[in-house]
Amino acid sequence: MVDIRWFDDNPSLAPALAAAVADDLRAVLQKEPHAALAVSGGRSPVPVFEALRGEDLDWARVVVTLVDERWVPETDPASNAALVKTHLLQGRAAAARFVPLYTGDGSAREAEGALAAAFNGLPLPFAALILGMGDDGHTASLFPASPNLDAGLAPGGSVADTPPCLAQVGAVAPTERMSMTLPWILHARRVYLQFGGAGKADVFAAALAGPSRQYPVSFVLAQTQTPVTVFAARN
Ligand SMILES: O=C(O)[C@H](O)[C@@H](O)[C@H](O)[C@H](O)COP(=O)(O)O
Repeated sequence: MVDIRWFDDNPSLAPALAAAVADDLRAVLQKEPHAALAVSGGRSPVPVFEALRGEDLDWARVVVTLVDERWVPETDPASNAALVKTHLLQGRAAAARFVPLYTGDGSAREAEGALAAAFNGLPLPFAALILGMGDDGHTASLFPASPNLDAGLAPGGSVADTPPCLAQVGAVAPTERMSMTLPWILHARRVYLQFGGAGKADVFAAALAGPSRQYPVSFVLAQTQTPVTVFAARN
């Protein structure tokens, strides 16, 4: 069941999404020693990160990681790790532990094993996981054009028999990507999908119609294992 919350624009959406994620983190921290948060890159999350970092919670007990990464070092402007460190891990949130996806290995594929070990050390399931959506219906780095999209979608896979992250090569220029796989994206107490603009609203409507490799995000929307809340901005 997908819960959809509409907003006029991203600036009005961001504080509401940040508050919801903060509540999820607090709820886990009331019962567990640590809580894990996984976030996406791109432009949309920036105001959410800037609202979330000001939330009053025990950030020292929070572990933050990425849903996907461009295979570049943090010095590269395309780096999602740099985006998170710049806009989220500041102020109160600077106390959180960050687990990057980029390992410095020559290729994302070489790093899959190391990331499997890193993810198995996270306080799972994720308290919250934030996804974005591209104009082509991709989410994380699960692109319609990904040569190994099927492996990323792991049909019938569970976290027990699916790597947490798989390299997505040749999916989108210019860089190789590393992406969480669908079973691990769903290994969360709640998944949030954030997008904005009329064009993406049409893509979202098409993806909501049912699971299709044409719109990888549709597999998140179609499943019934994990609650999904959509934060959508009309403009
Ligand atoms: O690394 C990335 O780029 C993201 O993880 C990607 O999946 C993003 O969420 C969408 O492309 C939407 O990006 P925008 O928010 O910039 O539209």
